[in-house]
Amino acid sequence: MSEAPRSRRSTPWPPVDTESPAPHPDAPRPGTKLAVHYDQCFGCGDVEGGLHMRSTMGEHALVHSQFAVTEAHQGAPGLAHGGLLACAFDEALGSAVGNLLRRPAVTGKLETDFLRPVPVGSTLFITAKVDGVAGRKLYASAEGRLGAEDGSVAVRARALFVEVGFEHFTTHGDPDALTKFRQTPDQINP
Ligand SMILES: CCCCCCCCCCCCCCCC(=O)SCCNC(=O)CCNC(=O)[C@H](O)C(C)(C)COP(=O)(O)OP(=O)(O)OC[C@H]1O[C@@H](n2cnc3c(N)ncnc32)[C@H](O)[C@@H]1OP(=O)(O)O
Repeated sequence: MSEAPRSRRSTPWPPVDTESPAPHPDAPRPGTKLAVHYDQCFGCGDVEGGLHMRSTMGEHALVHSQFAVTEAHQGAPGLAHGGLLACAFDEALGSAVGNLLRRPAVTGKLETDFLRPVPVGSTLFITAKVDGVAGRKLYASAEGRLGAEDGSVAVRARALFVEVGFEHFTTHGDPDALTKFRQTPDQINP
C-alpha cells in the first residue's frame, strides 16, 4: 500500500512487537467471495440503510471490500458521513482478521484518517490486511480508494482487534447469538 502523506504520519504500527500473522489453514483461498458473517450486521447484512458491503479474499492475504455510498449514508449533502466510513472500515478490517485468522475477535480500537471527501454515488474500494499478532491482540490496517482499486486514497484506517471467547457474544449480547450466527450460512462455527 502507498505511503501516508508526511503531514499525517503517526506512531509506529503495530505499536507493540508482534508476530507475523500466519493465515489459518481454513482461510478462504484467493478469489473467494466472503460470506456475510451475520445477516443482521449493519456492515454486511441485509439491513435497510446498511452498508451492504461485499468482500473478496485477494492475493497476498489481502481482503478487498467495496462500499457503495448511497443517499442513506450522507453526513453533509452529497457526501458520506465519516462515522459510516469508519463503520465500513471496521467491517473490512474485521473481515480481514476473521477470515484470515479465523479467531473470534472484537474491535478494541479503531482509528481513521479521512484524506478526501467521499461522494454519494461513489464506491470505496477498501483493501485490508492483518499486520501482526501479539497474543490476543490482532492488528490490522486498510486503505480505501475512490472509484477503483487504483483510485485516489480517500480514507486510511488501522485497528486493534482483541480475540474473545464465543461467550463474549452470548453473555453480553444475545444468549442465542451462536444459533443466529449459524443461521447465516457459512458463518462463525464455534
Ligand atoms: C471464528 C471464524 C470467523 C469467520 C469469519 C468471520 C468474519 C467476521 C467479520 C466481522 C466483521 C465485523 C467487524 C465489526 C466488529 C465490531 O465492531 S465488534 C463491536 C465493537 N467492539 C466492542 O464492542 C468491544 C467492547 N470491548 C470489550 O468487550 C473489551 O474491552 C475487549 C475489547 C474484549 C477487551 O477486554 P478484555 O477481554 O477484558 O481484555 P483486556 O485485558 O482489557 O485487553 C486485552 C489487551 O488489549 C489491549 N486493549 C484493549 N483495548 C484497547 C484499546 N482500546 N487500546 C489499546 N489497547 C487495548 C489491552 O491493553 C490488553 O493488552 P495486554 O495487557 O494484553 O498487553
